[in-house]
Amino acid sequence: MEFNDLKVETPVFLAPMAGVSDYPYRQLIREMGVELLYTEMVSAKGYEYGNRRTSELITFSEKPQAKIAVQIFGEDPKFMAQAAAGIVEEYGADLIDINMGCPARKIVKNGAGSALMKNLNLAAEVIEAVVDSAKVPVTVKMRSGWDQKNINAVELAKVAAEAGAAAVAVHGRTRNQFYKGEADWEIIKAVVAAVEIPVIGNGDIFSAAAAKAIFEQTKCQGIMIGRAAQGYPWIFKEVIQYLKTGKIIDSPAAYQKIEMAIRHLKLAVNYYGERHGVPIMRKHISWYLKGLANASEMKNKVNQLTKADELIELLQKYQKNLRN
Ligand SMILES: Cc1cc2nc3c(=O)[nH]c(=O)nc-3n(C[C@H](O)[C@H](O)[C@H](O)COP(=O)(O)O)c2cc1C
Repeated sequence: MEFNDLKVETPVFLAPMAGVSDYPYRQLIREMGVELLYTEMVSAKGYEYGNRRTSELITFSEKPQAKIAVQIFGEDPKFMAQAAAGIVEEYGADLIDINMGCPARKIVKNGAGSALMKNLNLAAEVIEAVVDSAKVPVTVKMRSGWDQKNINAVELAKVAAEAGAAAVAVHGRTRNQFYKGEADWEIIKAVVAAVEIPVIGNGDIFSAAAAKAIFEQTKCQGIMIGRAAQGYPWIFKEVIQYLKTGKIIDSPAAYQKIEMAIRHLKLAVNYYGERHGVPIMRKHISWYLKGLANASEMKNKVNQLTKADELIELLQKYQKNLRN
């Protein structure tokens, strides 16, 4: 798949997920063969005002093995353009993605995220301004529309293409659906048919078979996977292998999931320090434990610990019992 002159061989990408797709996690995902990783969303204003948290979100060193798309959100074309240029220059982002899909109230009340789907004139201004300033390909990530009465991903995708976007990603749910119901892949198909630029299909890809199905059903050029990768980085290896060879590879054993959880924990503590890293890791560890023996008992124990060493010891003990 091509984003202007940026070529990516395997068009299977990590979706941006606030609070999830941070630097430690992206390192694990990259090892699964993913060539393009999206950061979680970063506030354009936060970047401009030098917010420390913002730089924590953007930092990466996955290159040169992987390409990094930094996703920015905001509604002010000037701030968005400045942030895009600054992030490319300061961090070397390979691609800038504009968030036009976030449903959260605190984002849409300011006119950012999926609220931009209700204001295509402003959306066009934002995209043009970012394309003009970024010096790298710019993509736009959107939902199917604001609500069931206003399904306009096709219109926004046309606006994006006209404004110079290199590709669009479409999550087949409306803003009002949040994450409820099923993703509508037909809207992705309609966008593919309507624009010349590549389209990344997204929503409910939970298996290798689903990955193949969304390519076939929509004719999209790339896909983006989010929730299926929570506590399960292997989804990418499974999907990529299946698309390339038609073979289903073995799923990881329970002890391998715990091994991954421990590695992830160490990376997070190394990056954030123990005080921040341990709370951040609680949700990840509970995802790794999903479906394993005594998972709820383990989750309770994990949530009570604050020291990385104690957590590692708990996980190692649990892992040993799994093997017996
Ligand atoms: C915890 C969480 C955080 C998310 N954060 C973002 C975000 O920062 N930016 C964005 O564009 N989408 C965000 N999304 C949406 C995902 O990128 C994706 O579009 C959605 O989850 C559907 O894909 P999936 O079914 O593969 O999870 C988030 C989703 C989840 C579950």
